[in-house]
Amino acid sequence: MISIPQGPALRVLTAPRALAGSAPFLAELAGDSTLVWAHHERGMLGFGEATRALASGPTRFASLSAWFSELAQNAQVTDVVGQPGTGLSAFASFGFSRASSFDSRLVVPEIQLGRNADGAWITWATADPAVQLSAEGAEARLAELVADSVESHGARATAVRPGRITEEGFQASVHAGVARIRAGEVEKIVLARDAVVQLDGPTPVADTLRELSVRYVDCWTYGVDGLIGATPEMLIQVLDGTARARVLAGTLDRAAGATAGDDAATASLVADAKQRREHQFAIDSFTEALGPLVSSLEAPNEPFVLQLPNVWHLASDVRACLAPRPDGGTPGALDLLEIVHPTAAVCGTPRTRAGEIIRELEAVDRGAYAGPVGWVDAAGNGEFGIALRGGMVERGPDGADAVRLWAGCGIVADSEAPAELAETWAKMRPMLQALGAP
Ligand SMILES: C=C(O[C@H]1C=CC=C(C(=O)O)[C@@H]1O)C(=O)O
Repeated sequence: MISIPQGPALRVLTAPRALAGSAPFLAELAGDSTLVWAHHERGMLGFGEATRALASGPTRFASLSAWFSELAQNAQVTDVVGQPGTGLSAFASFGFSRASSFDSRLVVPEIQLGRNADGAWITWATADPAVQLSAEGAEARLAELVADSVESHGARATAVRPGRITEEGFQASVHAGVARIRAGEVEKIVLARDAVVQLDGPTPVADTLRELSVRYVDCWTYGVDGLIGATPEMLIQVLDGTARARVLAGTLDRAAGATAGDDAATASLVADAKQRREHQFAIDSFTEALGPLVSSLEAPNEPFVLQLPNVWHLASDVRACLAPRPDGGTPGALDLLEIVHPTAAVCGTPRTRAGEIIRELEAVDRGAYAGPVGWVDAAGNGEFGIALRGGMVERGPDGADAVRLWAGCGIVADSEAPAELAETWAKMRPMLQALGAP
């Protein structure tokens, strides 16, 4: 299913922009509905909305990709910066499952601020034929949108409630998953659960994202229509024909490792055969999916340990040169999403059967959790993280929001339910802390 807006073609202007002193990138964030993608003081912020499209079901990737191509073909673009992310670009979030009722989406903001190693820019996109596009006009429009935005502060978390999958339900599904693995149906399966943080007011979206970006500097901070978080896992980044990914699987809670000391704990993670198996499944699923589309692919033989404030992960950075297609172009980020998603870091091995078992055992719609989240431009560049370590804002009728958090774990034949449950709490910790949960 797809919902496509009709209307005049977009006009788009991108102009260079002076960096505002040494202020952090997310200091420019304003309002609860801001669109965000940020990593190491670089990324994109979106304000207002020029257009969007929604899609769900098995064709969600293809439908939104076709919509964006048509939008780009009809758009009149003046781009004097010419970098990945400039000109026409959109923020995006996709449902994890083809069976999800979540509306996958591409959102083109009216104003976008971008920053990379070479500088900063502002992009203005509009369907209003009366608007005169200029760099000064873009700054003025940004100031209006910021002035009109509502930014919530100070709501307190009053409780953490069980989600649709309780702790007991999760442990039961881990037992069932292990039994299915031992029976030979699958080799690995990723099972997840949710928990709900109740707030006493509107979610302080911007404050939460700022805090995540300060504490979790090595993660990609994201925000798209109430889906907020900071993910350590890069599903696929496409910049000028080169694809990169940070594949994660294998986790140790830093709180649990505290007694052993950091060096001993990380050495035990690297040496742990169960964790290494979980990691290898994730690497294999990624490289096998991407293999037919690349001319070269580099994946390290040994993972490194990614140290986050809450957990250590086994991590591997993979890099590939995309092979030219018959038309001479290389596949763009949106084309690749459907091929690489879902990896064995969030689904399992083999993928199709693992997906079926997840649907059966979890029996709850994951929505956008573990789906791709990020941005894409009209040249096919884009960055998509996996929507992990985050939550979805649920508006309360009385103005008191709830934020539904999700976390999951890779299950293999020797997984144990209590340890996996503890791991889900460790993975929810960044959001629990950022929301001030008890
Ligand atoms: C599924 C999640 O994490 C994945 C990414 C890194 C490590 C994982 C693990 O060790 O189980 C998971 O595969 C999650 O955070 O909800």
